[in-house]
Amino acid sequence: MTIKFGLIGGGVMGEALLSRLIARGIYQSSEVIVSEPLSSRLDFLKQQYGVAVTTDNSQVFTEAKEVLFLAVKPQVFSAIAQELANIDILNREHSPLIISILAGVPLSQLEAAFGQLPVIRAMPNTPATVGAGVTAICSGAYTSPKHHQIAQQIFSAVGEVVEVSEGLMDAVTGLSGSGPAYVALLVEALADGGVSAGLPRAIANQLALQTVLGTAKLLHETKMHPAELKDRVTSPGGTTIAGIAKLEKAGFRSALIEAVKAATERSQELGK
Ligand SMILES: NC(=O)C1=CN([C@@H]2O[C@H](COP(=O)(O)OP(=O)(O)OC[C@H]3O[C@@H](n4cnc5c(N)ncnc54)[C@H](OP(=O)(O)O)[C@@H]3O)[C@@H](O)[C@H]2O)C=CC1
Ligand SMILES: O=C(O)[C@@H]1CCC=N1
Repeated sequence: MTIKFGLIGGGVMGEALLSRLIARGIYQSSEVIVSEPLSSRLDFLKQQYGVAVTTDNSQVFTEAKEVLFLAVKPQVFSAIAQELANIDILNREHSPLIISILAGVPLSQLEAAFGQLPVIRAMPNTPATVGAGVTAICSGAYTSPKHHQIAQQIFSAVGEVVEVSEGLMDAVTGLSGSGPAYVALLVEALADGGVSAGLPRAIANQLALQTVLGTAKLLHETKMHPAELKDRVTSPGGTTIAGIAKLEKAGFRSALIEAVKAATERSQELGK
């Protein structure tokens, strides 16, 4: 069977994408090859998903006919680019679309590393693991509508897809790419607050998680503005306004704004 999809880096995000692409039948196991340095990880991916595995990134690049998907840390990108630099890309019968989810690494660096191959830069997030992710994509200079369609199909398998200009990709990284960690912190802190107020830990965890999940669902389904929902919960002289007053005093909004800005700046630094 022809290898259509090559994945370099089968870590958290690589596996999230891989698992959904196979489960949704977008690629058959026999059409996928994954490279990773750790043989124990390769054994796991092979056993779990039935894909071909290797420690050789060049093999993945050479064999992938449709997509070469990069899911390594940005810090190892230049080493990988050097490793793949000697492969003759222009005389290949099938040149793959390069899709990179590396934080910060710009299209210009990716295109320079891969000659004139088509490149799409993307920023998914970890809820992709359960099909509830959101991915922003932007296309490089050598892409066609067909490449665009392939990327849309891949990321639609793990959630929603938005298109942005490349200048906004670092901001996307600071918001939705990193955002699941902020929300996880929120859930944990809410539960801690419940425990502090006397709730048993298990009940506090359940209440905190379902409150965040339910609120997100309510906002999503009704398209209600968050400020309106806040107003609806906040009774005059009641409990919620007492809690909100404390959040405002502690700089809750400003802390989140600063978090997104700091993560955006870090993404910009990673691309330098
Ligand atoms: N985690 C997230 O929420 C998100 C991450 N991203 C981006 O996705 C990328 C991957 O992140 P994530 O999945 O979290 O990271 P992980 O560390 O979980 O995955 C990266 C994988 O690449 C492997 N690897 C390291 N060096 C090489 C190499 N030379 N050749 C092949 N594979 C290699 C690592 O192996 P080993 O562990 O043995 O070093 C690891 O399994 C990053 O660029 C990140 O910016 C994008 C959106 C969200
Ligand atoms: O923390 C990081 O650098 C990556 C990119 C977005 C989420 N995780």
